[in-house]
This record gives sequence, C-alpha cells and structure tokens, in this order.
Amino acid sequence: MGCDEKREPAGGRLRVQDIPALIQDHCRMRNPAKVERIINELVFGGPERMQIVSDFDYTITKQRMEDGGAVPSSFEIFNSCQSLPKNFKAETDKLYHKYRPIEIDPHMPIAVKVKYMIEWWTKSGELASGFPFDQSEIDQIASKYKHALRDGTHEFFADLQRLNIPTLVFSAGLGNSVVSVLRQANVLHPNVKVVSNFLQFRDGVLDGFQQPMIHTFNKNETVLNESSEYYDLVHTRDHIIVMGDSIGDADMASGVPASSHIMKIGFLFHHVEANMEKYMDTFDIVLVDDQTMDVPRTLLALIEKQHKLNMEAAKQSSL
Ligand SMILES: Nc1ccn([C@@H]2O[C@H](COP(=O)(O)O)[C@@H](O)[C@H]2O)c(=O)n1
Ligand SMILES: [Mg+2]
Repeated sequence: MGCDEKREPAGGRLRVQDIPALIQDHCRMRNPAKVERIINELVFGGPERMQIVSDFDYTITKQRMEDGGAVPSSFEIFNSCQSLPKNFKAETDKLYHKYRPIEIDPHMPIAVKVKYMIEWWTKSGELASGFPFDQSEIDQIASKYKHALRDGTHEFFADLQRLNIPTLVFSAGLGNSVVSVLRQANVLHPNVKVVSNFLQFRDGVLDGFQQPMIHTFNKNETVLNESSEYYDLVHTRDHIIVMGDSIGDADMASGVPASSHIMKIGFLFHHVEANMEKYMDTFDIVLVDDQTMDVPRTLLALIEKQHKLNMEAAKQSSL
C-alpha cells in the first residue's frame, strides 16, 4: 500500500493538504473542501461500506505508454483478430475515424453525441455478424496488452481483494477482450465483476453483441440489470469510488441512493485545456496525464489505515 499520508491531523480528521498524492500539480479539484469531506466519510465508513466502479479502456489501461507505443481499446483487440472477414479491419477503422473524434469532441453536447454513439455501436455489431469466431484469438492478442494496465493496477486490485471490496468494471468496450486482459494480467479476482458488451453467438456463428447495448454515454443504471449483483450491492455498499476517462463515466453509479458518498476520479488526457472546465465540473478529482493508480491507491490506504486503528482499538477495549 502507498504511504502518502504525511501525518495524521489532530482529532483524526484528514485534510487534503496533508495527502501528497492530492497536492501534485496534475491533480486538480474544483472543490477541495468537498473532496476532503468525502475522503473523511469514506475513511470513517471503512472497507465494509466501500465499492469501486471503474471504466476499463483508458482507465484501467493506460492512456499512453512510456515508449510511445499505442494502447488498443478492447474493441481494437477484437478487430485485430486474423480470422475476421477480409474487409472487417478496414470497415471498423473507417467507423473509428468517423466516430471517435465525435466521442471526444470537447464542444459537442452529450445529447447530440448519443445518436452517433448508437450508430457506431450498431454498425460495429452488424459487422461482427455472420462468421465463426474463436475466443482464443482474442486471448492471444490480449496477452500482448496485459502490461498496458496503469502502474499500480496489480497492487490496487490486490488491495481490493484483500479488503473484500466489490469492484465493478463497467465498460462500453468489448467484454470478451476486457475479461481476457484482466484474467491474463491476474487481476480478475473473485470480487471483480465485468459488465460490458459481450459477443453473441447463434448456431456457432457470431451474431453481433448481447443486449443491452452499452455505449460511452449510457453507462448508468439504465443498462445495469435490476437482477444483477450490482443492484444488491448498492444498498449496503454506499461508499463508492467511481473512476473513468470519459465524461459519461461519471454517471456509472447514478442509480445509488442519494445518501451515498461518491468520489469521482477522472483521468483527463485528450484536449486537456478544452476539456478541463467540464471535467472539473463533473469529477471531484481530475488527474491530467496520470498513467498510475496512485490516487485511488492512496484513498484505499487511508481507509485501510483507519480500519486497522479501529480494529486495534476494539481489541484493546475487549481485553
Ligand atoms: N466500435 C467501437 C466502439 C467503441 N470503441 C471505443 O471503446 C471505448 C469504450 O470502452 P470503455 O471501457 O472506455 O467504456 C470507447 O472509448 C471507444 O472509443 C471502439 O474502439 N470501437
Ligand atoms: Mg474509457
């Protein structure tokens, strides 16, 4: 675990200015007092009330590699498979170059983007239809990218497992690739659940994606099945860290009760200047070109430290 707390303030209340990970230049907050309030709620609530909801592409994976190498999205991993029809790669690349700029356009309102995102995911599903396909192809390509996870991801997921904190990976990408990367990187622990777009097969032939379609801007309770484990969790796990790289990711825990305490962490990389205001309004903490899990790990370390103190105090008082 990290050791980011400089000292424990008198009275046990934590202050943002005493947490080095939060006072770095690239760590921005619109409202530090609100961040401080949420941190103290999360810390005093302890791991038993915590859950994590995280995006996958460019949140669990890096936004850039140190050597300049590209990090493919979960869809791109699928698109690179050798057995796909001849025109598949060219057609999906065409879609990417049309719709990706719309997805990350800092000026277009989300309400306008939604229609384009539905088009993108629909056309991708149509292209992924009518031919046989074997999951082992995704596994082969995903094995090359298991090292593209943010620095500290293994430690973060190990901490979450040790503290028994349910972790939802909520991705508008391709679930088959997401699961494959997480599994091969050894972070798909039993406390981790993936909700995403999974390939659908009919009579041994690929038939697009399973429903409901999850795109960049509907990652909220509308696509989380009421019967899913997530719905059961929110009533007991009302302290939540939400992490994402897209503005739409901030709504991933929007179905939880109003009394919940949610810390929203946004990883900003594209069009930093143009996006800054919107990200600051949307996320509690905005991390600019940060390719690590340092900030979420620091929050967990603070929660665990207080938890250990509470356990120790309870042990002493029972003697
Ligand atoms: N056909 C598509 C559709 C989407 N993408 C990218 O996938 C990303 C979504 O995944 P998250 O884990 O971040 O929710 C999204 O950013 C799109 O750019 C794609 O590559 N191909
Ligand atoms: Mg993403």
